Amino acid sequence: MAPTVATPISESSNITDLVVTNGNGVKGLSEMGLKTLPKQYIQPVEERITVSNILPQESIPIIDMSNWDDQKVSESICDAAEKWGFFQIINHGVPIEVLENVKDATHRFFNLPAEEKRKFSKENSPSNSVRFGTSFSPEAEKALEWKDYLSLFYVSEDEASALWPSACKDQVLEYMRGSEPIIQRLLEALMKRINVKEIDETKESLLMGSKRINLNYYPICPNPELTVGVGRHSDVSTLTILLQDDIGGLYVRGNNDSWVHVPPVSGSLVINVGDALQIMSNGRYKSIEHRVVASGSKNRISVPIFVNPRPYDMIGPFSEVLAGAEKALYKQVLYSDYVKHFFRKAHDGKNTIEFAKI
Ligand SMILES: COc1cc(/C=C/C(=O)SCCNC(=O)CCNC(=O)[C@H](O)C(C)(C)COP(=O)(O)OP(=O)(O)OC[C@H]2O[C@@H](n3cnc4c(N)ncnc43)[C@H](O)[C@@H]2OP(=O)(O)O)ccc1O
Ligand SMILES: O=C(O)CCC(=O)C(=O)O
Ligand SMILES: [Fe+2]
Repeated sequence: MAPTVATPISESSNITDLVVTNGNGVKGLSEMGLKTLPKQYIQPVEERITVSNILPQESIPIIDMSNWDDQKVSESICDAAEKWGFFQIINHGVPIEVLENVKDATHRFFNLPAEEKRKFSKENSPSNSVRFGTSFSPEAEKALEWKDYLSLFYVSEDEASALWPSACKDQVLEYMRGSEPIIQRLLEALMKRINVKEIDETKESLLMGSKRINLNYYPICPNPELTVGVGRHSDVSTLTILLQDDIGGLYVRGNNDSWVHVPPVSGSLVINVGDALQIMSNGRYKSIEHRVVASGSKNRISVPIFVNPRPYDMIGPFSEVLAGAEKALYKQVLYSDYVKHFFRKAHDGKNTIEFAKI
């Protein structure tokens, strides 16, 4: 069996085997007390964030959802989705306790011994719906990312209860249930603006037919300035509901080559438009590039719920959006082909959506 505790690290050690293959993750590496970043994690200079390209005076909108019936709330949501593709919501109705429980459960899962987590690696997992991994697409990446994850594809409560890790499944399921009304409301508001008056069965499948939840763990990094937690990407979802802890480090693309920090706001959820919604709205709503920096002093976690079409859905611009003279910017693509295209390569920002462009 592969080693689960400290193996001396030297230039000649096979870090990829230790981290990726043996399931120690980057957390295992971090806990060995490295003084310098292994070369496999050194990102090209252009992929690192520096103070000079951060816009400290800018921020994404924070929307108070307590008066949901107020038309102004829907308008703010649609405006933010058009302009920023990113916003935070407060007073959204998911109890704080549910959010705290899922954060605790995330720490509990990542604090398991490597041999327990390894049971959920791509090679060992009892199901394709449960996967413990590290970085993004280690086989395709020139430089690895400083992040471990547990990815859970939601099929049914029964399957989740049977197959998801017991360290976190109850809390994750509760969080998914609690966020359901928000997802429904956000999508209803967004659809109205683009002339989709009713979310019927077909639209429901296209907009929210499947869900994936990731638990992300970004351990303390010896040289955070040389690497990334997550590289530049847009999500391939319809919408993403992201819970972050109080550490910070998520940045959203501003104008040109600038980046805007998404500060942790207690009790809030970060919402972002994904590529699938950009395609269905024919570019009206924007999936915006974002990235996460590594931290030199704190372990960070985040928990995104990716709300998606079903894998076998064909996605393209909705007929309601094209009802006028508007020209389609995207073709019809099989959603699972789109997702496979995303996972097949390293993160490369907004280039993924070229796959669906006419
Ligand atoms: C990990 O770091 C990330 C992740 C993200 C994610 C952002 C999102 O928006 S996730 C939402 C994705 N949508 C869905 O999952 C719903 C639809 N699902 C599907 O279409 C399919 O289940 C599938 C994901 C395409 C998998 O289909 P399947 O037929 O089972 O194909 P495979 O051969 O198993 O996988 C293809 C290819 O993708 C890799 N992969 C699959 N699942 C994951 C996963 N959860 N995490 C990472 N990679 C995954 C798999 O390894 C295959 O690659 P190979 O090289 O092995 O061929 C955002 C940012 C991040 O940093
Ligand atoms: O950790 C974060 O704040 C964002 C993570 C992210 O962008 C993702 O998992 O898609
Ligand atoms: Fe993301």
